[in-house]
Amino acid sequence: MVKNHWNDKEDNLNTGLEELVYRSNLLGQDRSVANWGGGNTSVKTTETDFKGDEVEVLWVKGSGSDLATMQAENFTALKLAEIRPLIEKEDMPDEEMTDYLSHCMLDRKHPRSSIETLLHAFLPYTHVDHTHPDAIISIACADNGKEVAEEIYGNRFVWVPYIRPGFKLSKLIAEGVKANPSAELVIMEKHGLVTWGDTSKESYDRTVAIIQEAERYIDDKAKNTELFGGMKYKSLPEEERKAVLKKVLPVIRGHVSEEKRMIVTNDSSQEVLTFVNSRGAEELSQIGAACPDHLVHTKRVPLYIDWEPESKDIDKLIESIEKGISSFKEEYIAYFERNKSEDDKMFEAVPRVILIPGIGMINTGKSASAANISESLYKRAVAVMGGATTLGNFVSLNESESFAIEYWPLELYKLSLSPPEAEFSRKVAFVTGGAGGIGSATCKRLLSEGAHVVVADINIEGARELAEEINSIYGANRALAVKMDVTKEEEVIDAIHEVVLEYGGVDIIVNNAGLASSSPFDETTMDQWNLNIGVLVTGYFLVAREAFKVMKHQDIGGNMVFVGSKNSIYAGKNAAAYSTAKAAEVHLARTIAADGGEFGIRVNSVLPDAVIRGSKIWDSNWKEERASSYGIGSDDLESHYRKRTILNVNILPEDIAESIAFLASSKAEKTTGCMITVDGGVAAAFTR
Ligand SMILES: NC(=O)C1=CN([C@@H]2O[C@H](COP(=O)(O)OP(=O)(O)OC[C@H]3O[C@@H](n4cnc5c(N)ncnc54)[C@H](O)[C@@H]3O)[C@@H](O)[C@H]2O)C=CC1
Ligand SMILES: CC(=O)C(C)=O
Repeated sequence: MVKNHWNDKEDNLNTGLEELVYRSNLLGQDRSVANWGGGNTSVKTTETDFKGDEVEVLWVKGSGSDLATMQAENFTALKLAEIRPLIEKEDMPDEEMTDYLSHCMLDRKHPRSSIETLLHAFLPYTHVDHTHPDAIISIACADNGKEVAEEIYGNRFVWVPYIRPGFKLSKLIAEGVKANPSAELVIMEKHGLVTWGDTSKESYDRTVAIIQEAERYIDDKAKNTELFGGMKYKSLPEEERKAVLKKVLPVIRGHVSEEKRMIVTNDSSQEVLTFVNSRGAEELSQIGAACPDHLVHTKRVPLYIDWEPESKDIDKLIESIEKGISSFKEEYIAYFERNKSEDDKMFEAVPRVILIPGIGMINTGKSASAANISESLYKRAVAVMGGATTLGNFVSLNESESFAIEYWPLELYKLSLSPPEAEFSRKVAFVTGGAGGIGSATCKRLLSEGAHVVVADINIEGARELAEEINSIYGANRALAVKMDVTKEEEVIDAIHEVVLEYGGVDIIVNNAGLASSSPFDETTMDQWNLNIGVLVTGYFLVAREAFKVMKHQDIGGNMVFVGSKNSIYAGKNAAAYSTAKAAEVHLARTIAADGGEFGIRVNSVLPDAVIRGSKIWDSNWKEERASSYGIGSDDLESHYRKRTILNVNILPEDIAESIAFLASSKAEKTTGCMITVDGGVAAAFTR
């Protein structure tokens, strides 16, 4: 049941914009009230314009923001005196409307106002809320919705038939409300709710109370109905579900990434499982979107895979997924061709939502957060279908109504506000030793060009710290911390699986975890030898092998960069174990390059030298041992290394990260099996 979260302590909020922000955030924080990015709110106030005159304005949500998180700067103030006369018009095309509204702005620095601005402007109330509550949309999307609304609200509601948002809908709402003096709410068929109040609190209280009335009615009816026609399948136990996902997610990722790579996430919440396992899911899921605001993120229909989970037949599941994605593509292209206008450009013809009985829901998107939005919106659709089928039959926008929303220039404008895609957008980079000096610089470098990064390290605290820092800057789910000792086969297998479960697969491996030991050759112990070979050779082999398997299953190529060392080709004194391991490492990279070519997997190495700043290797005995082998003090090492380079420079972790980024990028797409030195120029270590 939706709760009223209004806190009376907030009553001392300034009236106007401040209380609008507070109310909007309260409405948005409950996703069963307001969809991600959907809904809009407003307040009418008096402000001073640039001439110093007092003018009546409408503060309304700016396009592209989300009620849950929006702040004052996400609202737009428009001069009402210039907008109100528009109601006399018969119609107003979208472009003319947005152009007109842009001239009514109190301040040109404000964002473009919501598509639904006129709905707020034409209603004669100080505070107006337009939301998409599950319970109300259940009524709005039931074939008997109007009768149900009459039973619940009597004469307190206005029912507006489905019409795409814009001038006409706003006018219809205003006229409907004017014609019914008892109206407290408007139900927009197949769309949402409009409520209002004289104060911000009154508007919020009404919105919540009206939703609760609908919820109580639906709950009462639900006592006598079997949700979604009852259960057909049982969910697989958690471990089995994960085992299936590990196998199928890379295949799905490959198939949905043929045009543009997708991040693939999965969800097995109880509400989703109840739906996918039901008798009704297959048919219901193909009826259409539960709200126009979902369409851009979920597409009109999901891909439903008919699979019998108890059979545990994964090969059959993979076959059905492959066939399913391929027919989804064909149908999507046909839908686009049937409905397109001259300037429309087709989006990726791949499902954003895939439903699998026993397993749950799989979502795709250009980023983990985009996939999460489609997940969050489809959960709303599940709730709406549950409510609508409890009341009657679920109905949705028809094909042309759906297309008109999906390819509506005003919806596309919202999408255009997202940052442009960069070199590593849509890609997942797995950086071993990610918590260390070179590793963390590499994570940050790849992130700066759009990658999702996995900070994989034996030092999980360090990895978590970095992942948290990244997510606080770039937004949730851009980084994942994974604990893994590269020398332990099971841990490597589990770490790669964890990445598959998080993002659907992997595109870039940076094999970088490391340590170094130094000792005269005849004093080199078995422990030292095994440690260097274990981490730098066996560890790199295991990570590369497990990633290679995933890359092969994805079948969209891949990229590996090994962090070698000057010692990979230069036989430094007192470093037999380390240098031998580093030499083996780069040769391993070349052998994988030879094997990977046919699958589009490129493998290259970067050979640094003396990266003292930021490196934990140089906090260890290695520093003293190296200094003593050169007969100098450890504080003199940085200048010693600088002077021995041809370019007279010190090497920083960021320098190595830059070369790694280059080799992993499309700029190096025709390079494999190669080594790049990043050592300031050391003649003895020239590659040849
Ligand atoms: N710093 C330097 O001067 C040079 C470094 N390199 C190579 O660069 C790589 C990174 O080194 P730095 O960033 O300087 O060192 P670092 O010590 O700062 O980072 C290495 C990271 O690897 C992790 N690690 C160690 N053993 C592991 C294991 N068994 N499993 C998983 N993670 C493990 C550590 O926890 C650490 O976070 C290493 O492979 C090193 O050999 C190569 C040439 C020069
Ligand atoms: C740690 C290392 O590889 C060197 C050469 O500095």
